[in-house]
Amino acid sequence: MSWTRKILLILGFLSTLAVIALIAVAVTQNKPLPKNIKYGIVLDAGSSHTNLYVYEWPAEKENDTGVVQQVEVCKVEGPGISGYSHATEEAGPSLAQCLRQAEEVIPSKQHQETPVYLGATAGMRLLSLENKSAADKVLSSVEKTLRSTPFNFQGARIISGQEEGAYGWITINYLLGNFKQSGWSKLLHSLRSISETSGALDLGGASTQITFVPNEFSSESPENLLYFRLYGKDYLVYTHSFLCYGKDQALQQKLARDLQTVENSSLFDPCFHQGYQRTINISDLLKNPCTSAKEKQFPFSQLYIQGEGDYQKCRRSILKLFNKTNCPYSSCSFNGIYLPPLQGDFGAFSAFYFVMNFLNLTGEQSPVALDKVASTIESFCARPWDEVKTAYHQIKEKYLSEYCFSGAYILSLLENGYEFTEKNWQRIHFLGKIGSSDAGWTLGYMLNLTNMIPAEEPAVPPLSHGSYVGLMVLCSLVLVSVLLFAWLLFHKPKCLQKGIV
Ligand SMILES: Nc1ncnc2c1ncn2[C@@H]1O[C@H](COP(=O)(O)OP(=O)(O)O)[C@@H](O)[C@H]1O
Ligand SMILES: [Ca+2]
Repeated sequence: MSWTRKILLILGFLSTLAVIALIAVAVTQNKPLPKNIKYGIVLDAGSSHTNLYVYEWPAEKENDTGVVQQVEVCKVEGPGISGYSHATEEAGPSLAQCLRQAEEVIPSKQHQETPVYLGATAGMRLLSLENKSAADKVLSSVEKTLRSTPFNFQGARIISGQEEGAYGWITINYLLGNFKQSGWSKLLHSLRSISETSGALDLGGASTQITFVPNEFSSESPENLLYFRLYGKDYLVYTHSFLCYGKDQALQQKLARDLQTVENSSLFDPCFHQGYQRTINISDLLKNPCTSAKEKQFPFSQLYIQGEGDYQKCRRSILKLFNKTNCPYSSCSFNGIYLPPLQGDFGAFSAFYFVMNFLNLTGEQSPVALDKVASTIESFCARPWDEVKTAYHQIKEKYLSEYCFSGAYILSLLENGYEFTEKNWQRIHFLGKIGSSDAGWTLGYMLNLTNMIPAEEPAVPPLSHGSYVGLMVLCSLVLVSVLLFAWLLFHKPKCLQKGIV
């Protein structure tokens, strides 16, 4: 065998070896690693009830946007924690069952490192105004229970209305992917100059929040403005939380107002269906801070409510809850609260969604026009209670009896309170979930407390690890082939020359 032939063979052998080695490296390097999942728990202690949420995310990607998702929700039995003001020590134990459920969802070896947060909203804000010591005892009770779990207790507190608004806004924009785009979608978005966020509308039982990025920045009312820097971008956000304007407290306010006008203990209420009756305790109605300013002395202790099912009259009576007479700013919503001009799309969740979803008005296929929405609620209110109860026997009577009021209240709040019009009504999207996660403040709260939304865009290498290794292999293959080809071309080994000639 000639020397050149030998060298050629050795070279061929070495190149094959190199290619095999490169492929082996590429394969082993890209073998999916066992997934390292992290968990977090947030309890949303609302005025009507408490929900426990379990979130999960891949440990190595925790600073990327959109990777955290809800894996479990558990509805705590019984009332919200503010409902335990007369049995404060029972507030904590009421959460036990949902906490056990979380222990089953999260692998036990990760219990210790899983943070658990509890945030209480407007029900507890009201209780703390009414009876501070009872509110403190309720919080101590829930803290005691949460500390006794295997999880990493991170605090139980009443969050402010501002925080509630801000975290709801962060949640929906995080889930909608509005904070950061990567790769092609980033390029596409920058070309079309879309870097908009969506506003957030949250309706609870005791408070309601409106949060959005206004078009023009004004410093008229600094307490309504928040500044965020997220993933390398600045956001100036307007937010306001109206205490006592959640749908349950709004109804209490309306009833307390109507009570002032009755001559005897009967009240005809246009916001309930015809044939519906309810008896309420006057002292209960007037004891909370949302109604306590009203006259308290009545010659009767109970109020007998009878439904009339008259939508137009109901709207007129709700309208009185919004005081539009004085505005110390360039523009207001109601009760002299600053509201900049509405801007962009809005995601409306919590009770906005529950009520509109019941009435089939979320417009999932195509947005429903405002006049159609109003006429649907009007005809629903006009249905007699007997008929409604039979048609929806599976729905809790408490919810069912109030969908007429709630529908009318939602339209009043949006149309009269915030001044949405026929035109920008179409920009309101009623959302229950985004992907697998519920729209609400809890996810934003956890993202913030675990520092999972960095102020600056994380410095990421332009190529993923897989693409990098793949590219290296490809380049090496090309290089080896070019070298081999060049060597063959210039040295023309005899064995080949023979074949050619
Ligand atoms: N399926 C449903 N249908 C109608 N209303 C609902 C439904 N589920 C929850 N709600 C209402 O949504 C509201 C949730 O408010 P919540 O979060 O408890 O209070 P807040 O946020 O004011 O502290 C309550 O008024 C509750 O009655
Ligand atoms: Ca809520």
